[in-house]
Amino acid sequence: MNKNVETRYAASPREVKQMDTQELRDEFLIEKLFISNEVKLVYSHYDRYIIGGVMPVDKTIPLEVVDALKANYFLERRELGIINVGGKGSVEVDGTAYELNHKEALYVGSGNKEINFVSAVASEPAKFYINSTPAHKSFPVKKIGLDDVEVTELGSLETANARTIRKYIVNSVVDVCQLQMGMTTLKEGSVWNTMPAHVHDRRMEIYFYIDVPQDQAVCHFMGQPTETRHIWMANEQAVISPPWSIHSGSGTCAYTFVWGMAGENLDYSDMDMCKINELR
Ligand SMILES: O=C[C@H](O)[C@@H](O)CC(=O)C(=O)O
Ligand SMILES: [Zn+2]
Repeated sequence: MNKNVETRYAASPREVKQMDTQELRDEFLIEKLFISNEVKLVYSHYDRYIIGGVMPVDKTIPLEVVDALKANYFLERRELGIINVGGKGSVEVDGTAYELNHKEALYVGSGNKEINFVSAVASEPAKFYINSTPAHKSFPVKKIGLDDVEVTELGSLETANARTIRKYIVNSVVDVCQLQMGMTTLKEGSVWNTMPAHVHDRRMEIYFYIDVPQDQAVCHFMGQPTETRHIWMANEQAVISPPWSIHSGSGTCAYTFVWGMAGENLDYSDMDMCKINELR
């Protein structure tokens, strides 16, 4: 057994309907991703998605293969997306270093053997949020800075859902097999993300909430559109969204979150929208 590796199985709508607060949290919430000088990984059986955190403080931290993969190295059959949500750091991919500032991203295609993470300054460590999915083909490594992302504005202040979507790892920005990642930032005064809500039964999704002040929280909504549940979340916590589930949230103030998804197709806008007045 590897240290700091958790498995989460895939639950069906029928099971989830019966869950109480703690069961929902155990099944879907990822409470802690960043441990000093360690790698933390959660292996989800939804689309075999891996969610992780790497926080190097005063040493270089490698991404080593884990038993769950039965592979010779982590990216033998996988691709990887990295977004730095902490201080300045760099990721070394088979000897080439890529500097990642706060909110910069790196895509690493399959076939790359040695991945190392390092922080620039120990007092302000980098926090590398990572997502990884099975890959059938190797695509080049690419850094995605704030100037490279695709930006979309959604919502309005009147409906408290004005937000900026930044698409980092989508196939119009970088060649990928199935991984998509981006970041959504709520405007001051807006609190609702992904409202109107949607599902995409073809793809699962992970939300990772950041920039949530310590005394505030985000109430994340999940479940089938007519059978919703909620999970209260704090800063730097992630939540797994089954393919059949809505994934939406309302905060007690503005916040940011990283979204990541995988499964069928690479069409970001392929969503089945839910009517707000039909949610239950
Ligand atoms: O399938 C796409 C994802 O759920 C998110 O990109 C949606 C989102 O960030 C938002 O509407 O606020
Ligand atoms: Zn979605």
